[in-house]
Amino acid sequence: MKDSDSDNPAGQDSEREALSQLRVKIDSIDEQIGELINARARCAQEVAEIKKRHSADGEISTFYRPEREAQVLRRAMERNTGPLDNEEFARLFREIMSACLALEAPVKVAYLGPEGTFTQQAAIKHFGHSAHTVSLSAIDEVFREVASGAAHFGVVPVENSTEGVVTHTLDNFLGSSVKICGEVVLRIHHNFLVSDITRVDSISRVYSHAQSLSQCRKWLDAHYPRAERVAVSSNAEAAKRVKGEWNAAAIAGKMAAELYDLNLHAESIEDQPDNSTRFLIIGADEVEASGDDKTSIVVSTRNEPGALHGLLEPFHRHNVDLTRVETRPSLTGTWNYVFFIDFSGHVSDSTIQAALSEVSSRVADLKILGSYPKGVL
Ligand SMILES: O=C(O)C(=O)C[C@]1(C(=O)O)C=C[C@@H](O)C=C1
Repeated sequence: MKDSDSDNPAGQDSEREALSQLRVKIDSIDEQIGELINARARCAQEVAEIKKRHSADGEISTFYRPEREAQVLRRAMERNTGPLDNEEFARLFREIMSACLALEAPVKVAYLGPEGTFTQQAAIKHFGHSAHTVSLSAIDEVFREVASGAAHFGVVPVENSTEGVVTHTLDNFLGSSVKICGEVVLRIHHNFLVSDITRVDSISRVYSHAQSLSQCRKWLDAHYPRAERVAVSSNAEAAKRVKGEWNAAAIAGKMAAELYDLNLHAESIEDQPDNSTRFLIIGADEVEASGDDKTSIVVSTRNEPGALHGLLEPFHRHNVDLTRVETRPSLTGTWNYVFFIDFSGHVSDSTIQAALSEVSSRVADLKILGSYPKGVL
């Protein structure tokens, strides 16, 4: 108890009274929120009944509707008047929708594991905690699991703001029929994790994924210049190794710290404060327009002068906003290239259709990887 409180028992009583009145108010609001959440869940159940009547096969795509979810989240943010910030506010709706979808049909989401990685964090950010997430050990496996129908959706990293593109993910699209049905961007915060037995003044080894070690290079140079930096297969694997080693630390995210019961010795130690990673959600079906969408295509050009210009020119003329162009070697022949192109708009838009039909007449091959809502959260 603070001195000022013991000096002023009357003030203390009135504060206690104010506190208990506020708690009565919170209880009553909680009761209303609870009733409303369940009323919402009952609506979702009715939606599911209608969907079941109109779909012969009961495919997950009839239940999970990325375009509708994006609209609900965007509307929540537009409506928000604070004091909660937009992202926090939308996150609560994300979880409510996740629970409603689980009532309709449970979704199985495969992600590049192991458990505790940023990719799992991205999967949960996108689908909410009610989705059933399954960890797989390679990007190829995530693609295969989705293509075979063993998982409804997959989550794979595609680019990092400091390290660039994840080429393995792009290459997998060349030989696969899966569609992109969403994107999620995650701010990547690295933390310096130690175990209960770590002697922090004697740390001689720091484990992490090679990318994370390089993203925290300056911090390590300043704080642990002599510690050996050991690259391992994932940040979660790094966290796992620290358990039981008194002279080692790991660089990883908070999920890994929780999973392996490690302590956050230093938080957000990344050199670039706006370090973020973009992940793609892959699935079997196309997604309807949400009103603010992106499309990804992959194109192979004929090996002739001006091919790239010819490919990009129709986008420019139709005023289509290109958000990314990535070149990768084609898997079919030496010195042949394919271009991964992202742009704003949905394949159902007439301008996009006009631009794409011109592009396809100028290239050797064009494959639409998917149109999907721009990341909301
Ligand atoms: O609107 C729908 O189609 C629903 O199924 C409802 C709902 C929701 O809870 O709002 C649930 C799951 C879908 O992914 C989208 C939205």
